[in-house]
Amino acid sequence: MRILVTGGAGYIGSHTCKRLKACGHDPIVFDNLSTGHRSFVRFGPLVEGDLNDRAALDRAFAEHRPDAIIHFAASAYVGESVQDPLKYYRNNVGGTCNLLTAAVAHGVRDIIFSSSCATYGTPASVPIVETMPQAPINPYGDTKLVGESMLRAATAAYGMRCIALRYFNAAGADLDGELGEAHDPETHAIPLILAAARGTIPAFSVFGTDYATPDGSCVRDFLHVADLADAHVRAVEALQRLDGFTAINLGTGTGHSVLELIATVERVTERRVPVVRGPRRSGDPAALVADATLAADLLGWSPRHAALDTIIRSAWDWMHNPLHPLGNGTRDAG
Ligand SMILES: NC(=O)c1ccc[n+]([C@@H]2O[C@H](COP(=O)([O-])OP(=O)(O)OC[C@H]3O[C@@H](n4cnc5c(N)ncnc54)[C@H](O)[C@@H]3O)[C@@H](O)[C@H]2O)c1
Ligand SMILES: O=c1ccn([C@@H]2O[C@H](COP(=O)(O)OP(=O)(O)O[C@H]3O[C@H](CO)[C@H](O)[C@H](O)[C@H]3O)[C@@H](O)[C@H]2O)c(=O)[nH]1
Repeated sequence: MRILVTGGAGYIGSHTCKRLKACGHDPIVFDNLSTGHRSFVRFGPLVEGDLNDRAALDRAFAEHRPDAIIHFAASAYVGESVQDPLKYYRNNVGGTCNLLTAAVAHGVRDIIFSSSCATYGTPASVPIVETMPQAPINPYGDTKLVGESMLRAATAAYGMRCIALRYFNAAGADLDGELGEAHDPETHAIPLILAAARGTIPAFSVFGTDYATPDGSCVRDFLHVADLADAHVRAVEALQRLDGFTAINLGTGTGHSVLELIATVERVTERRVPVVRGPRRSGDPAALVADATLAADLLGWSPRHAALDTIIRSAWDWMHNPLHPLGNGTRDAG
């Protein structure tokens, strides 16, 4: 299949393009390079364009005639979404609406959507199953929930087929060392803990140690990005047999606390992580852990690289990889 991958120059999108190509599909990346990297687009052409530019979308559809869409492109920082919510509604809600309008106009009806566990807000219990209430507690999560609503309505009205994949926390890097996470500024926990271990930032701040969790820090479900990529290929293939709108969690089913991440980084890297215990970050739920039974049932998917050590080791290796687009100029104190 020819697949239009919006946000394919980004972290999860680029790993998915690699997997698509390996499985015999042809990814076409549509990306404005706002947080993505040209050097991550290696598995098919790059169409440089913005989701909010309808003419650019029309040209991409007309030229490349995709059979399906995988829609990653979005602004994706919880903290920033609290500071600048309208950026998030404009890019994530406006962008998705524009993309769907173009897809309908060009007769493309199959779409995989990057949703998030952030749509659940503060769940009543974990692990979270897909039927539990969605009540986001930050604007980012709300934009993903609105995206799901739009897709649910569009599947009903225009005969589209959609799978919304609600990922928990993407982490780690390509196990062949070709790709990885490269955000500037970086806000995600694992790369920041590794940067502190390496000495490129003075210390890692733990956002809150007074949560109602076993050690007081937040608990998250960290999923290797290669497993996420594999799930996307399975999902786009599954659209051939799944009509309408389906939402599926992607996680390992195991939670790890922020303090546990720090301890694992210290063990894997054999370095000390300077830590500052700080206040809570606005918009953070205490614990998010997936029940991923539906992904196994509908996609035949289960994570293959779920061990936290594997995830952290791959992220650490990537941080030292010459292909890292932001790697030059970072100081290794060790
Ligand atoms: N990283 C995670 O843990 C996580 C978890 C759940 C969901 N998600 C979702 O997965 C998707 C990918 O996340 P990521 O971590 O790879 O982020 P990323 O920032 O690395 O990738 C996003 C890509 O989209 C592009 N983009 C953004 N706005 C665009 C626009 N208007 N037009 C064209 N391109 C645009 C960026 O340049 C970038 O290449 C996002 O939708 C995010 O919300 C991520
Ligand atoms: O410097 C930091 C950074 C993070 N954290 C903590 O580490 C945990 C993980 O934070 P991340 O920023 O790495 O990721 P989030 O849990 O905020 O992930 C959220 O944002 C992601 C997109 O960036 C996904 O959408 C995901 O589903 C959604 O839960 C949180 O408890 C956070 O408070 C710290 O303690 N210090």
